[in-house]
Parts: sequence; structure tokens; C-alpha cells
Amino acid sequence: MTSEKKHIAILGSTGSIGTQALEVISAHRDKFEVEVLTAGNNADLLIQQAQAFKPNVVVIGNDDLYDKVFNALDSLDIKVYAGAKALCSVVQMESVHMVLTALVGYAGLKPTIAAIEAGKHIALANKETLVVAGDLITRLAQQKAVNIYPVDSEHSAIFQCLVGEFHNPIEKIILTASGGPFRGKTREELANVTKAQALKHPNWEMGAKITIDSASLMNKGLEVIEAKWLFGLRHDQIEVIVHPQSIIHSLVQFEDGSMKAQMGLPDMKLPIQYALGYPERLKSDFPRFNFLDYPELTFEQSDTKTFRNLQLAFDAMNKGGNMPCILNAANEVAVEKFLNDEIGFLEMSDLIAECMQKVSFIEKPSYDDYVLSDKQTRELAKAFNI
Ligand SMILES: NC(=O)C1=CN([C@@H]2O[C@H](COP(=O)(O)OP(=O)(O)OC[C@H]3O[C@@H](n4cnc5c(N)ncnc54)[C@H](OP(=O)(O)O)[C@@H]3O)[C@@H](O)[C@H]2O)C=CC1
Ligand SMILES: CC(=O)[C@@H](O)[C@H](O)COP(=O)(O)O
Ligand SMILES: [Mn+2]
Repeated sequence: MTSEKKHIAILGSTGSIGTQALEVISAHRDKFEVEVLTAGNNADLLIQQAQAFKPNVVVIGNDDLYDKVFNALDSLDIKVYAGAKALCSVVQMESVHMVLTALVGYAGLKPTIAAIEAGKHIALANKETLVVAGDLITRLAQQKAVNIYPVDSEHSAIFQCLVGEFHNPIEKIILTASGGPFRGKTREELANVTKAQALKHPNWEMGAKITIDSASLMNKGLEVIEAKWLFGLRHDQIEVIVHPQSIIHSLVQFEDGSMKAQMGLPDMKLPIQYALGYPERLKSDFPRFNFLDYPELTFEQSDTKTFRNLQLAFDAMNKGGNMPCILNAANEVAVEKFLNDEIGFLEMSDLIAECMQKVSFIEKPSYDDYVLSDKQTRELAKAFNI
């Protein structure tokens, strides 16, 4: 190990982002060292990853799987921990330089705070962290001189457009949305769509939760809030446009009217690599985009009446305080219920709207307020009946 290598902790190494991050690291073993790997339940994959990458530490979220992981890695010099608390301590280890937050959902919040408190730079995939507590996270990162590098493809695109432009004011940003598998459908048509249909994203292969969010356009709503905090924007500076080919990953318009866009084939390895390697652009053999394969790049207005979740996310951002936290918790429960066939596609928005009306609003929430709002919302959302 040389000291110039970046030592990375990957939270959620067994997921879609986590496994792709390991592919990126495999291709650049001279640049990166894997310090920490963590999984929730997928002990088998975690063991395989640990055998291949020889991290210092692994964490398995599910305590019941500790013995299995420990026994499998016993002969290697790898420490094994279990449980949610361990995530917060391992990210603070002195040997960790950067933490890739690739957990899904609210579970990412606490370890991200722990990492920032310890001064670790963040490669942020877990957008829910900024949705829930963007004010707290960005303030803390500033205090601790921590950089947050976006991994989300749209935010990476904007970040890439902003390199060399940090002193030039932004007029607005435009986040592109694929429109998901149900683009163009009416509410009548959406009433009976199945989870199998919703899980078929037209352009990206991702974890189940974000794939459902893309189908409902909640993903774009979460990304609007994520962009507000990452780039310090006013609400009227953030627009969404549907771009079904997902080739233009997002755009920035500057005050002179000039627009910069970042383009490429839909492949998360590129934004992951950019975040891990920043400020370097590392060489890659990712398939290259060819204009002649895409003679038409098209754009449409987003339909917030049919896809109410996007409007609900704008409403939550405009209201501020703990409302985005309520939106997020309600959405996590709604997605789980939809995936368990307990509610239909359109009822996800009904559930979220009900929680936004009923959970107590807090204008200036503390961390404890976020924890309580998340808990109260989940309780209400779980009891939601159609
Ligand atoms: N996938 C993508 O292309 C993109 C993802 N993102 C964002 O990145 C994040 C990760 O998404 P994605 O990789 O798709 O998700 P996945 O569901 O594929 O992976 C989630 C990872 O987190 C682990 N995990 C989940 N819950 C817990 C928990 N409570 N405690 C500990 N570990 C847990 C899982 O472990 P295990 O599987 O072992 O149980 C898995 O390693 C999300 O916030 C998503 O919005 C953003 C842009 C693109
Ligand atoms: C790859 C990525 O960043 C996802 O967040 C993607 O944007 C989802 O596609 P949608 O545009 O359909 O939400
Ligand atoms: Mn995205």
C-alpha cells in the first residue's frame, strides 16, 4: 500500500452502486485501496468481496449473520463487526480517506454524519441523506471542511459542468428524467400496473427502491431536493425535463445564457469513478457514446398531475423544515408496501400526501427532530389503509 492511494470505505458494497464501485476500484488498484466493506443481509457476497479485496474491516448489518461472516474470514486478517452502530464507528477509522455512501434510504443518514464528523470526504450516492437532513449535513460538512462529491448521475453531471466555473453564478440547472417505464401513461392506466412492470427501468439497472422511485418520478423529486443542498440553489433555479434516452445527464445554465451539459451512455460506473477519482479523470474502457446510434435526443415536459410524487417532493422542498424528512419516510414505506403488493401504484402518492398532512411540522428541526419525524411518519404510513 502506498500513501498516495485513496483508502475507501464502501457502505452498501453488495448493492448496485457498491458492486459497480468495486468494478471501478478493480480497474484502478494503483489508485484505490478498499478499507471497509459493508452489507445488510447478503453475507455470501460480502464474504466473496472481502476475499477478493482484503479490506481491513467488514460489517454485516444483520447481527444474526455475524458468525457466518466471521468464520468465513477467520483465516484472513480482516476484522468483522455486525449491526448498525458498527457502521458509524468504522467510517471514523483513521485509515479511511473517503466514504462512499451506497446504502439505500434513511439508514444512510447516521453513518454519513459520523463520517463527516470524523472529517472524511464523502462520495454520496445515498440521496435520501440530503433529502432528510440537507441543512444539517451541508452545515456540518462546511464546519469540518469535508467535500461531498455527488455520485448520482444527474448531480455528477452538474458537478462536472461546474468544474472551472465555481465563481460564475448559476442561473438555473435542469435535471433530466427518463420518465421511467410508465412515461406517457394516464392515471387510469397506472391504476393497475404491477411491480414487475415498475421494476423494468428503460435505461438503468438499479436497486429495487430507486427503480420504483424512478417509475413514480419520486426519484426526480428526491433529486431536486438533493440538488438544492449540493449546489446551494434557490428553488426557482431547479427545473426538471423528461429526456427518455438518458444521454444528457443534466445541464447548467450560466448568467450569460450559455448552457453546459454532460453526456454519455447511461452507466453509473462513470459518475462513481469521477467521484472517487476527483479531481482526476481516470482512464476507462466504458462503452463510448456515438451520436449516430442516437439520431434523436428528445425532451418533454414532466407530468406532475399524473405523477403526483414529483409535485409532492416540490411541495415538501417549498415547505422546508422536516417536510422532506416526512416525504422520504412516507415514500420508503409506500415503496415497501407496493413491493409487497399491499397497495397499488397510485396509492403510494395518497399515502405520502396523508403523512405530509398529518405528521407535526417542525420549521427548524434538530437531528433528534428528524429521528422522531421519521419514526412518527413510518408509524402512520404503516397503518395507512386504502
Ligand atoms: N443504483 C443506482 O444506479 C443508483 C443509486 N443511487 C442511490 O444509491 C443508493 C444505493 O442504491 P442501490 O445501490 O441501487 O441500492 P441497492 O438496494 O442495490 O443496495 C443497497 C445496499 O445497502 C445495503 N443496505 C440496505 N439497507 C441496509 C441497512 N439497513 N443496513 C445496512 N446495509 C443496508 C444493502 O445490503 P444487502 O444487499 O447486503 O442487504 C446493499 O449493499 C440509494 O440511495 C440510491 O438512491 C443513486 C443513483 C443511481
Ligand atoms: C442512474 C441515476 O442517477 C438514477 O437516479 C436515474 O436518474 C434514474 O432514472 P430516472 O431519470 O428515471 O429517475
Ligand atoms: Mn439519478
